[in-house]
Amino acid sequence: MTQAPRVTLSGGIDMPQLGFGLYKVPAEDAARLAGEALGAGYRSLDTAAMYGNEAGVGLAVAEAADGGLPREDVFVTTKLWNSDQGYDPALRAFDRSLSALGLDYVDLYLIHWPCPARGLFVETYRALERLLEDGRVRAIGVSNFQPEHLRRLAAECTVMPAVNQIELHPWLQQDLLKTVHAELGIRTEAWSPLGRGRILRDPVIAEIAAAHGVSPAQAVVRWHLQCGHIVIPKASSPERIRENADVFGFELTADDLDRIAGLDRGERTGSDPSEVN
Ligand SMILES: NC(=O)C1=CN([C@@H]2O[C@H](COP(=O)(O)OP(=O)(O)OC[C@H]3O[C@@H](n4cnc5c(N)ncnc54)[C@H](OP(=O)(O)O)[C@@H]3O)[C@@H](O)[C@H]2O)C=CC1
Ligand SMILES: O=C(O)C(=O)[C@@H](O)[C@H](O)C(=O)CO
Repeated sequence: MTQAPRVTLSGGIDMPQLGFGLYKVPAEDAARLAGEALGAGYRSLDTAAMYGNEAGVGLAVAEAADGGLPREDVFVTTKLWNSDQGYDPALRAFDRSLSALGLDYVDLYLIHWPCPARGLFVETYRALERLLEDGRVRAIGVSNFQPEHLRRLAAECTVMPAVNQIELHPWLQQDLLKTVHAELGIRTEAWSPLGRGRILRDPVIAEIAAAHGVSPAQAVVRWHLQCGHIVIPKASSPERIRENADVFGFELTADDLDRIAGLDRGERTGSDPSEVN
């Protein structure tokens, strides 16, 4: 594939705009599929302590390094799980993730969910600031944070999150959050960018894809890129992994973008952040 464009995060770190997501990739398959993704040209891998597959991701990075792809050319994201919130628990959780990954540093470390009922996300975020200061992570950010959570970090912390990773796809376009991100200098990263596969059956997406001679998944990944989102589709076969990254030979028209804008119906395919604690 043509290498994905890179976006510059608020701290000055570059991140590939397209990455490979590993939610629900079994631990025993993670090294192989992450390795397929790197072989197909992806340069960003998205895992989490909760996915139970950090070790496989780290192995793929190490094997790629042995094969000539330097560690510093691969962008690794992992996430702190909800039960590890709090300042000291967060530092310990990071040590465990780093050790599972077998890496010296992580490129991007995220708080997985705000868990407002726990009341710990601000102090947890301060632990991430400490990791950044200590050079153990290159960038820090959050996931599933709502405007009120982001505004608390803006008021009470020193470093703004570089990204907020949120559910985002044509059926859930998140205009309000994207406006708040733009105001606060936070990059929008789309999780479940294919709506867990469901969007691919939308007739408007199918029509747009057919008009460009591409698959529905390719049309949706392309839509994310043209909207400026960081996008991390997951797939379980080498063919789909390659297909989802083969999105640089066509461009959606202004009319395509208008039609996809009309698909927003506020529909989640994953959990609602206000209900996760
Ligand atoms: N921060 C957070 O809270 C969350 C983060 N994430 C991150 O976002 C990533 C992506 O989201 P995810 O929920 O996995 O869902 P996606 O929206 O990426 O969709 C994945 C689904 O689409 C299918 N699919 C992928 N490519 C194709 C294709 N070309 N043609 C047909 N079907 C296809 C996959 O099938 P198959 O696997 O069978 O190939 C799978 O069922 C996660 O893996 C994770 O890294 C996800 C959820 C929450
Ligand atoms: O994949 C993740 O990172 C998640 O946290 C989720 O998948 C989450 O548990 C969910 O949305 C389940 O529907």
